Amino acid sequence: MKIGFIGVGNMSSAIIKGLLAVDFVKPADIYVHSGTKSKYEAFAKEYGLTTCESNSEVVQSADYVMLGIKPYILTDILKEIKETVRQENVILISMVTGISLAEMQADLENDDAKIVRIMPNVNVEINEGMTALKPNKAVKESEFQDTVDIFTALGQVIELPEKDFSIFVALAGSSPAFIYFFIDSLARAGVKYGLTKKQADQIVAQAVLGSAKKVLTTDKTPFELVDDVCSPGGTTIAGLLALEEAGFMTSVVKAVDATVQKDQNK
Ligand SMILES: NC(=O)C1=CN([C@@H]2O[C@H](COP(=O)(O)OP(=O)(O)OC[C@H]3O[C@@H](n4cnc5c(N)ncnc54)[C@H](O)[C@@H]3O)[C@@H](O)[C@H]2O)C=CC1
Ligand SMILES: O=C(O)[C@@H]1CCC=N1
Repeated sequence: MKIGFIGVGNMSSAIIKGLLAVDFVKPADIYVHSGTKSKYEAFAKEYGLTTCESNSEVVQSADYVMLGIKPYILTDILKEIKETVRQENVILISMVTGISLAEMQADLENDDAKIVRIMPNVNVEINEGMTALKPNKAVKESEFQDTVDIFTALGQVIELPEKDFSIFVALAGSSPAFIYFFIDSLARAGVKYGLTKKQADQIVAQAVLGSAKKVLTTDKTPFELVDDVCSPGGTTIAGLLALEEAGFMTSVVKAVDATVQKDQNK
């Protein structure tokens, strides 16, 4: 399988590193073109990837082409590659937030163009990603299965209708930043009480990792797990009530509302 990337920024490079870590594809079978020649050439050289002189050359070279570019530039790029897309049996995989399959087909002026809309997150880099996928009607079952296989190699996958992509962005695409921010905040409190930041980061990250694993492996709900940690009259309930007094749950839901709104107003 030959996999192309148009745009090699944070997200595409995370996908590439994750794929290479599990030998999903040979480095030379990854074709890249991006905005800044010096940057993508250096990245390609470091990992042994094949560089292309243009976005259209990526479409000519690869079977599956990921669109790893910012939403504001997507229309221009689809117009740039639309003739090549017509000529090649290529499957476009768009990770661009807020842009529907129908909008992409319209930009390509081609309802037969094969497109899978996805929403990954940065943890694909360590093969612990969470990716939503939705193919358009032109994508064959085997082609969609190949796309699912790519992202299964990078973590967990879920097929979702497009109407659910905005909430998925908040819960999985953007949420690593919220979770890193939570880890940083908790660790900073550790520094306040005399730990080094390095010690505190490691302690908190392990506590988050263990808690996440627990949620994934138990039949209990997260709320029941909260109760299990709160000893009557103990430390945890004191901290938990202070967290809620400061509006913890409301803050989290407000972050999700703002993310969904931004995704829908792109
Ligand atoms: N960063 C993340 O955690 C996630 C990002 N996404 C989506 O992935 C897309 C890419 O995001 P990032 O990688 O974070 O952005 P980024 O800014 O790191 O990367 C964008 C890339 O596009 C390239 N580019 C600009 N003009 C180009 C052109 N004319 N032709 C080819 N390439 C061009 C840039 O050189 C850059 O490498 C966005 O649509 C974003 O919404 C989705 C899920 C998670
Ligand atoms: O911030 C963004 O727009 C992208 C989408 C999900 C994560 N990063």
